[in-house]
Amino acid sequence: MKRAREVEDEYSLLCGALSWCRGLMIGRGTFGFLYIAYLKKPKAFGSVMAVKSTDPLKGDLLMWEKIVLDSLQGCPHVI
Ligand SMILES: Nc1ncnc2c1ncn2[C@@H]1O[C@H](COP(=O)(O)OP(=O)(O)OP(=O)(O)O)[C@@H](O)[C@H]1O
Repeated sequence: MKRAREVEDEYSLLCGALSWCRGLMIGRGTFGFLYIAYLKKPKAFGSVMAVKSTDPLKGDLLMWEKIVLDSLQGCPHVI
């Protein structure tokens, strides 16, 4: 049996400066699905992260969540 990181596609942004492989789904919320992901570039950060994806037709919901979370940045009651 293949491990999750061997079967997933590679994604990249910023002309390849940032790239990662998406692994198994680890959660589901109102705005999308959470996947474990393995950072390939840059190497400076930790290599495991969580990536949230959504249906392209519902992308505005994910953008809205980002706007709300950005506005809460620095709030002592949010971790
Ligand atoms: N950084 C993370 N690491 C590991 N698991 C995560 C991470 N972020 C989210 N999850 C998992 O994915 C689930 C969905 O996360 P998400 O942030 O989309 O929704 P939520 O805030 O839990 O719920 P809702 O958006 O419906 O209020 C979480 O309940 C959790 O189990």
